Amino acid sequence: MTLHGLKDELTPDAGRHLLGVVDFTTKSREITIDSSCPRVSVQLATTISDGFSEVWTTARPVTPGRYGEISYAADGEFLFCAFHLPESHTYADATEAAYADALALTSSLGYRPFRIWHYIGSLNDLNADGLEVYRDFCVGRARVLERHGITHDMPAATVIGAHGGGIVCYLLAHRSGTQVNLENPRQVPAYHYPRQYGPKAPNFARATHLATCDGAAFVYVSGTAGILGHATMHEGDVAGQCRLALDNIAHVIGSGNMFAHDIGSCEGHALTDLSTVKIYVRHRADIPVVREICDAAISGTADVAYLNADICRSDLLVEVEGIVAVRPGP
Ligand SMILES: C=C(O[C@@H]1C=C(C(=O)O)C=C[C@H]1O)C(=O)O
Repeated sequence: MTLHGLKDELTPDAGRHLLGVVDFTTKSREITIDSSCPRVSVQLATTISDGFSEVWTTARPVTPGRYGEISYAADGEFLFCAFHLPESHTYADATEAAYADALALTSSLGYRPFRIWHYIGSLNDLNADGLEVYRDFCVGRARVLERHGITHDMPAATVIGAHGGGIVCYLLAHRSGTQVNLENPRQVPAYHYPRQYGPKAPNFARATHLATCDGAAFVYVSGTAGILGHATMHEGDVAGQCRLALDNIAHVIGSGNMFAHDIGSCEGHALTDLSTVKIYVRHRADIPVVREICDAAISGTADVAYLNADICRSDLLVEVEGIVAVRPGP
């Protein structure tokens, strides 16, 4: 995956094929699907020049398709799929239905999800029933997962506020890789969060390690914030939360955690190994301080994007996600 400046037409490098494109833009658009792959837009840029595209490519030819409201493309080993739910007074029912379709699509084609992103308008506002929109979304997600008997061992995920309404969700799935979902011993697994954070706990892992059939390996790190146990730390202190979020990631990808999860080589990684990073900052004015801390911790050659966005708890000021390319693929 790479981050590019926004362009109408994207041409993959020689020998590569587009699997999915996500534009971070100033306007939300419906998902399009042309002869190559789905193109998704997330309203999260403040100016056109802030915008960028997250581009997923593969070495194999890709076949695009539609399944109900879901757009997808697959290459026989990897699948990218996406859906958009329109702005609504409540989201639990629509989330449940769309997630059920996404799970039906992936399992009927023989793929297993390993990384999921959700961008949700008015994330911290109350819905028509007085429930926070994020918690409302979690209810819908939990219902469908419970029906499928999935109460833990979900892949890495991100839920972040979008500037426009509705929900945009996209995910990646694989067919024959070896997937290990990782927790962080310093944090309560999200699916065990107590009820004070909402009627249904969120369901995601802190990271997912994927070793692919062609010898590549990646760690996909979930959106990570300044949380220890289940509690938000450093309230009101964006620098403290940012340092803790980075520290949490360092623990998740470090050798101790790889060993604890019995990952083949037990090879550990450091923050400087992150090759692609998205950093979400609640208050635009805090971006410079967050940038200073992250620039000092992350490699200067990493692709890094800063986005001004709401985060799933109103006391969280910053969140960081990223990818470690342990062994980049062919
Ligand atoms: C920041 C946290 O959670 C956020 C919410 C997620 C979800 O609900 O899927 C996933 C990662 C983060 O974007 C956290 O609870 O640590």
